[in-house]
Amino acid sequence: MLDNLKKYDIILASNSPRRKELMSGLGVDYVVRTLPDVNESYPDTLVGGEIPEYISREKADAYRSLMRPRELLITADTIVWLNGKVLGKPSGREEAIKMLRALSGKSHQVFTGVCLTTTDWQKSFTVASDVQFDDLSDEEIEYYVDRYRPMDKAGAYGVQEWIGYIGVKSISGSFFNIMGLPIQKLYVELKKL
Ligand SMILES: Cc1cn([C@H]2C[C@H](O)[C@@H](COP(=O)(O)OP(=O)(O)OP(=O)(O)O)O2)c(=O)[nH]c1=O
Repeated sequence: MLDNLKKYDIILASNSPRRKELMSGLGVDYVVRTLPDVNESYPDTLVGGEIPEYISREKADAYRSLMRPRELLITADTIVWLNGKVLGKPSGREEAIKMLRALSGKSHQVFTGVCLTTTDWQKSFTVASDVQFDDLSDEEIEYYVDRYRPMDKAGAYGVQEWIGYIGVKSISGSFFNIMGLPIQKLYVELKKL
């Protein structure tokens, strides 16, 4: 599959273990490179899915000077969007607890922006998933935060972890998008190249 990609050396520039896992499941040859530090700020005119799409392009631009001809770069960014506000990665235990209390009993959206870059062109897209959380008790929230330390995850949760098992009532859209990479949409976009 995806024989059209043989003309490219595919690079996933990401420090996220979930993105590596999902990319590996696609069955194409690729290498992982460390992403240089990226300033993840964005213009305050952006909303929802525009935000991670913008940041995915910023991540690509941070890596671009290292690129060679033939290389196809993949970068991505995930945010949780609750009541018109971004929940990024929590700064510590207290913020993680606060975020999960805010998500408890409500539905929110997860947006992942993906950017495909070569030395000649750049293309980006966003995928949205809706997630409905059941009511979470303080005991459940603290158990999860202390045991799983979700400080590396947008919105302070991993849908693929215990909190997703016990707390997520329903999802509309791609599960893998919530985990950090909309792999089905990425496959469709790669097929077009
Ligand atoms: C909402 C949610 C997020 N996440 C993860 C996916 C992303 O790795 C992380 C959001 O942070 P990002 O800034 O999107 O990515 P990152 O810093 O982990 O990796 P990169 O080097 O590519 O910039 O949250 C889950 O694993 N499960 C979930 O349910």
